[in-house]
This record gives sequence, structure tokens and C-alpha cells, in this order.
Amino acid sequence: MNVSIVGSGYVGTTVAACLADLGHTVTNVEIDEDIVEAINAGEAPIHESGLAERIAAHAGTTLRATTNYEDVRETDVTFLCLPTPQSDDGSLDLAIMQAGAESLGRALAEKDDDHLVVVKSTVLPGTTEDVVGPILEAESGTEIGDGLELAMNPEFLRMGTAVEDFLEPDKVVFGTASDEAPATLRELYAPILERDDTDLVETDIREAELIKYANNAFLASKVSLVNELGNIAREYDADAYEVLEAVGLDDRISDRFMRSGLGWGGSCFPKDVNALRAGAREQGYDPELLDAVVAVNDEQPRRLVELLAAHVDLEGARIAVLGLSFKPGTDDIRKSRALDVIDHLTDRGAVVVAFDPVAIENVRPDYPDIEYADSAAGALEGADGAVVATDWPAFDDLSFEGMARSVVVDGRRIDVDEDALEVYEGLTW
Ligand SMILES: NC(=O)C1=CN([C@@H]2O[C@H](COP(=O)(O)OP(=O)(O)OC[C@H]3O[C@@H](n4cnc5c(N)ncnc54)[C@H](O)[C@@H]3O)[C@@H](O)[C@H]2O)C=CC1
Ligand SMILES: O=C(O)[C@H]1O[C@H](OP(=O)(O)OP(=O)(O)OC[C@H]2O[C@@H](n3ccc(=O)[nH]c3=O)[C@H](O)[C@@H]2O)[C@H](O)[C@@H](O)[C@@H]1O
Repeated sequence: MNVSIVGSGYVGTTVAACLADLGHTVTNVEIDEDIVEAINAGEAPIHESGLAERIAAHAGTTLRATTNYEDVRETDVTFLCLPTPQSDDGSLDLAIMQAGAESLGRALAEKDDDHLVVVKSTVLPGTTEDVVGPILEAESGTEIGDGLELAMNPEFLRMGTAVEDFLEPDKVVFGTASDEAPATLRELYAPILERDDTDLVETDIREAELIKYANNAFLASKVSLVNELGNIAREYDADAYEVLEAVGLDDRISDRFMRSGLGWGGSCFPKDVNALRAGAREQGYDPELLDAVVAVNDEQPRRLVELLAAHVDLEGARIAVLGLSFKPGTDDIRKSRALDVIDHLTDRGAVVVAFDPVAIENVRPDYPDIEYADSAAGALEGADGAVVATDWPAFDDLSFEGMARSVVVDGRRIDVDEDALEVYEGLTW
């Protein structure tokens, strides 16, 4: 099938490369010329395992990128993979989606054949039909249902394992409002749907939109609940990891997303939980539980720094921060809990020396006044204390030798030889 993908970030680039791998012909429409150039040169514009080789294999044949929206006319289906960030008040900001829909609609005005537009971005219920649809109709001069079809197909991939998650998902969700769209989507996803482990959910557009938010809200809530239980466990001098490992043996609960500590960050959970809270309020419902989920998450970095302050006078102290990315396996620092830890430390007068295997250059512009080290050992050298903010595997079994005082507060439960340290505190154990 001939497919166009608007927006070539984490989702758009991954989906494009994977669809090309499944045998489709794919055009990425992207406003960033550097990204377009990279893809056309056969290079991955972002770091994701398995992505570079797929782009290299298909670029120039069945995969190409362009800044020209008119190229969508050569395709049968367009996926919108544009950012849906949060506004200052936490609500969903649709400005980029609206601009993208306008450009797409204008390009489709000159197309005679039928076209299917699929929203893949995370959007609140009603956005596809009440915002994107009317813009497409107005700009293209074609009515939905009469040459133009709409569908919603949320994406559940995680950063760091994006390719694997897209090609081997637990579920695929199609939200449609016509008879033709499901058949087209089934054909497009055929090899993925043929897997025994992939469930297909076919539903209406509103449900598909909400499934995505409910999914993220559930996972973020699970981690906040695990953190609250971890905080309580610590008060009782109990080990939350042992407790929750046992709890996770219950099939109804599962052992995944059970790691307590510094909390959840990233470009998705924070903005999506906030958009759902703001959207719920707009609909007249007060989402008290989701408010608490965010409140618990926001407290964990402060709690970590309090634990350290119980052992080290932070004013003027040299503190190593190990890990900056919002989780291991990525250089993404958006809403990383590590940044909150750094803010609390510097507010209390500490001298921060940070290390991360890949994310330092993303942090430096916003934090030019802290120190950065080339290695974990370099960050620890002469430090009066250390905090673990990201569970990079490379931090397991680290030697904390060289610290002025080996006081370590761990927010992520890495493997540590506690007996070799003066003080070792786990945030929730
Ligand atoms: N990053 C992730 O792991 C996941 C993200 N999502 C959702 O997918 C959507 C996209 O997210 P990401 O790929 O992370 O965003 P991103 O920010 O990585 O990429 C978006 C791309 O769109 C481009 N763009 C902006 N305006 C444009 C326009 N008018 N025309 C063409 N291109 C334009 C940007 O230059 C950028 O390359 C969001 O709604 C997000 O919530 C869903 C599942 C996973
Ligand atoms: O909507 C999205 O964009 C994506 O958001 C998350 O994916 P991602 O943000 O890449 O990362 P996760 O692996 O879910 O981790 C999110 C945060 O939760 C934290 N976490 C996760 C699991 C856990 O047990 N404990 C924990 O603190 C991580 O450290 C990280 O900060 C979801 O897992 C994806 O399914 C979804 O598609």
C-alpha cells in the first residue's frame, strides 16, 4: 500500500520505517529539513534500536522523506503523527495538529481518488471528528464519508524499544466510522495482526482516542501507587521491592510497572495525564484520583533529597547525580525526575556534578551552571554524597570509591554493595 506519514519524530519515523519493512511504500512529510535529509540519506534521525538498519535498507526505494505536503496525493492513506503537547495550564494544545491538518487538507484538495486520514497522535475524545475532520473538509473541499475517510489508531510504543513495540504489540486499536477504513487498516497491519500475540480492537473513534489516555493514566497511576506503597513500606522499615514482587504474582495485578522510586517522567505520561485531568474538568468531572497520582509523583524527588540531607549538610556539598534521562535506553530528558532532583539540590546550595551515558548534551543548555563528568567515577570523585536518578544498567555494581564520603541515596534500586558504603538509603526500601 502507498502510505504517507505526517510528522517524523519518535512515532512517525518508527512507523514509517516499520511499514516500509512490512512491504509498503512510505513517504514521510516533515517540516524539519535535517530530518528529511537524514532519512533520505538512509540515516536514522533519532536513536532507537533496530531503526537505523531499517531506514538504511529502505531509503531511496520504498521509504523517502519530503517537506512537500503535495506528495501525499500519490498515497492512499495518511497517518498524522504530530506532537500533541500540553499548554501552560496542562490542557491539550492542538495548535500543531490543526496546522498539520490544514496543510494536509490543502494538499488533498487536488486529489481525485479516495483518501483515508488516520490520527495516530494522542488526542482527547472528539478531536479527530470535531477538530481534525472539519479542518480537512474545509481545506480539501471534500466531505468526510464522500471521498475522505477518518480513523484513529493510537500508538502504544515506548521510547527505547519503539521498533520492537510497533512490530510486536500486545494490541492494535482501530477507531473508525466507516466500512472501508477498517479493511484498509487491516491490510496495512496484516503481518502484525497475523501474530498470535497481537489482539485487534475495532471500535469507534472516540473509544480509540480514550483507550490511549486510559492506558497511560493506568500505567502512571500504577507507578504512583507503587511509589505510595513504597513510601509506606519505608516507614515500616520494610522492603517495597520484596513486597511488590509478591503482590505482582497475582495475575490480576502483574509484575510489570512495579518498580518504585523516583517516579515517572518523559514526554508522554506527564502530558497525557495532565490533558486527561484538564479534559475531565472541562467535561464537568473532578478527577481526584488522577490529581493524587500526579501529586505523589511530584513528591518523590523532594523525598529523595530529604533523605540525602539527613546525612549530608547540602549547603556547599558536592553531590553526584547519576543519570539524567527520564529512563534508561534514551537520551530524552523531557520531564525527567533527575531534573527535579537537581533543582532541589541546587535550591539547597549543593554543588551538583552530573553524569549520564548519553543525555548530558540535552541537559547542558538549560543547566549551564552545574558540573558534568565524563564518567560515573568522575562524578563520584571527591563527592560528599551521590544520588541515583536513572536506572542505567551501567550503574549496577558501580564502585563508589573515590568519594569524600560514600553516602548514596538510590532512587531507582540499582545493584549496590551496601556493605562497602558509609550510608546507603533506598528511596522506597
Ligand atoms: N514518543 C512516544 O514514545 C510516543 C508518542 N505518542 C504520541 O504521538 C504523537 C507524536 O509524538 P512524537 O513522535 O514523540 O513527537 P516528536 O516531537 O518526536 O515528533 C513530531 C515531529 O513532527 C514534526 N512536525 C511538527 N509540525 C509539523 C507539521 N506541521 N508538518 C509536518 N511535520 C511537523 C516535528 O518537526 C517533529 O519531527 C504525540 O501525540 C505523542 O503523544 C504516542 C505513543 C508513543
Ligand atoms: O504514550 C506514550 O508516548 C508512551 O508512554 C509510555 O512509554 P515511555 O514514556 O516511553 O516510557 P515507560 O517505559 O512507560 O516509562 C515511563 C516512566 O515511568 C517510569 N517507571 C516505569 C516503570 C516502573 O515500574 N517504574 C517507573 O518508575 C520510568 O522510569 C519512566 O520515567 C508508555 O509505556 C507507552 O506505552 C506509551 O506509548
